[in-house]
Amino acid sequence: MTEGKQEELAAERARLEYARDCLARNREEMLATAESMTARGDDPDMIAWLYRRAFQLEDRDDAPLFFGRVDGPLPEPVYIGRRYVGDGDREPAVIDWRTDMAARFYRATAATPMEVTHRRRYGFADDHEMTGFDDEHLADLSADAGLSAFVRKEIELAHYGPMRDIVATIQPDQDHIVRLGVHDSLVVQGGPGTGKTAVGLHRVAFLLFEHHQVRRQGALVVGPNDTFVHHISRVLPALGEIDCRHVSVAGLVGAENAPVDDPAVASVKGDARMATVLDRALRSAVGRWTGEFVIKDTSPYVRVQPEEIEYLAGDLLRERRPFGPARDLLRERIAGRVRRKLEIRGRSLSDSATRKLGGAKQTRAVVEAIWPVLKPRDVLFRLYSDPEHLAACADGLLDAAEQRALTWSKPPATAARAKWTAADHVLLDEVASLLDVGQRFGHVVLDEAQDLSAMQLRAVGRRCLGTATVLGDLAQQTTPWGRPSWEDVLALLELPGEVATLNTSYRVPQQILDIANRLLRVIAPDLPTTTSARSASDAVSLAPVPDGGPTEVARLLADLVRTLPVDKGSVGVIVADADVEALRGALRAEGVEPVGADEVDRDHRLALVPVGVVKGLEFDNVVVVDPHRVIGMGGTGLRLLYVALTRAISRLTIVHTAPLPDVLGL
Ligand SMILES: Nc1ncnc2c1ncn2[C@@H]1O[C@H](COP(=O)(O)OP(=O)(O)OP(=O)(O)O)[C@@H](O)[C@H]1O
Repeated sequence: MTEGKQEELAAERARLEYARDCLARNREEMLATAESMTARGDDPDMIAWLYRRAFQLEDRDDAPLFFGRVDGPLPEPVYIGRRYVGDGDREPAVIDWRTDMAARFYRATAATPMEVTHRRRYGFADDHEMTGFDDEHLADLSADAGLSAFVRKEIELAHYGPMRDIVATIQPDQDHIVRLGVHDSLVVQGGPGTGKTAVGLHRVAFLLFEHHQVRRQGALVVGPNDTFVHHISRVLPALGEIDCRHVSVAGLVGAENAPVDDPAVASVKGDARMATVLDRALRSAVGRWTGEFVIKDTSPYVRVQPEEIEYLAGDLLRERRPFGPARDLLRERIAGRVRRKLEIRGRSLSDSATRKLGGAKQTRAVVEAIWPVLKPRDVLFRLYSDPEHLAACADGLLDAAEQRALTWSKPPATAARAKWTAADHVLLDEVASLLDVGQRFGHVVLDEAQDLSAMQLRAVGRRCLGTATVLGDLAQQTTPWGRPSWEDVLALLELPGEVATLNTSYRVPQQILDIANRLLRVIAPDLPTTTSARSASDAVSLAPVPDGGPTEVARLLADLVRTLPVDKGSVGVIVADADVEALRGALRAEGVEPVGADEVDRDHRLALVPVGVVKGLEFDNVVVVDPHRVIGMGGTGLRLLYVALTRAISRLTIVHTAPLPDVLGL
């Protein structure tokens, strides 16, 4: 490093120190204000907000206070960080990456410099000590400059542990999506490693910052499974957003650890027609009043005819009121009816007398008799255990075979004893939503959306009060119930929206994509192939183990993990689900203890992952064992292989004990 650059580095380190001091002062001021407001007995909401802000302003040492700088738009350089830091004179020492000014850091190009003369990115050691910086002079930048060496290095850093934020290196195509408004929902379709997940998470952080409504109503992030949720769970907190709820699709409907149905049965349960079946089942629970209903507390007595009660109940059903609260409404409407009857006869009933009548024992008895208090499980229990009832509710919707698929051969004694499957929980959630309105969020991010059933999509959609960001790749669809198009997905979420596409992969080097794209032409010929921003001539290697078994494969893997330098990162060994246990045993015999995908660290670098749960995950080094076994897993085998091959950030090794499938073209 030249002397001049050394001096500049020292000045930048001093600037970082200064930003830290400013942050500490901002926080002290915030706390002092909160304390004096508490002493004065001011608005508790405001005080709580101040304490929360002060908490957010803690220098948590989890990330440097700024990561970039632009020169040009203002007389002084502008420093960009994960959050705003004021300098005490109401001027920013660091601006938040989500502001318009910061957008220039991400978007300025040689062709459109946006008044930026140069862009600086800082490098940091693990302890957040600034180690250097990288400058881009916009005037010198060629139009097809591609990824800067700095960004490339950042992507290729060894990955141990959960996903990191990419706030310092968001690329222009990604930034465009991050900052799109919330007028409509947005689907982001993109090939493997194009940054969909990262973009979705940064987008929700942006929306929480930019849109008061979203902040007030909160945000929800839904991922495919718990391993994935763990993988992404640090990104939003690192961006200062600590309140966003993360949940798996199963967790959303309380189906954690639930058994799974046979795919054919799950497909019926996940079909959109089930929504109508359930709706009919619930409505059919409303009975008829056949007895006498004479109010004797009034003068004259008032008789309400059974048809009138039926009419009032029918009205509530037609209005599609939530079934639970509709009960109370029915009592009120019966009382209102009595009042009108009296008025016709020239008498009156006060508001309080009408209310009293609605709550009277006699009115309650009528409502209880015709409008039952139901739990979701009661509704499903009856459908699954009473074929005649199911036939009535499914008439014209499900054929006989589909009805048989739903019917229990040995019904449990009671609904409480039933063992509900994962797909059942989605249906129970649907019934719960008909009974009453549940919690809803201002913005929902749904990842790997291509795999959700129609009923799962409905479950996500009804939690969305505003808009959603839907992320996925139709080529990576590996469930039999996944939807064929994004238009279909949006329709099931009941959200209007648009589709945006990401075409550049930042994770997967071109050499690996070349192989994956051969598969893509077979599994999704209509989708465009993905190109990579990175190329690495040593990215792919083949390791034939002719006629070998788990022992030989484990020996090879043990050698690989022992000789791989620690700075080359994690190793994900991806195998057909049925082969996991045999390989685990063989690895142990070789003295290697494999861990789960969410347990990888420097001391436990090798994760053994069934291909069925590897979606969305990534490793520096990926070893795919026996592609022919993955393909042999069934109808979606080729797609599973496509997912497996594209999990690598730096290197892919294909270990094969049998000849490689022709489709790989190797
Ligand atoms: N602009 C970027 N700067 C640094 N790293 C990036 C950038 N974009 C993506 N990455 C990294 O590339 C990897 C892939 O990103 P991500 O998981 O969001 O892609 P994806 O499109 O959801 O992939 P897939 O569909 O294969 O699961 C992540 O490690 C992410 O941090």
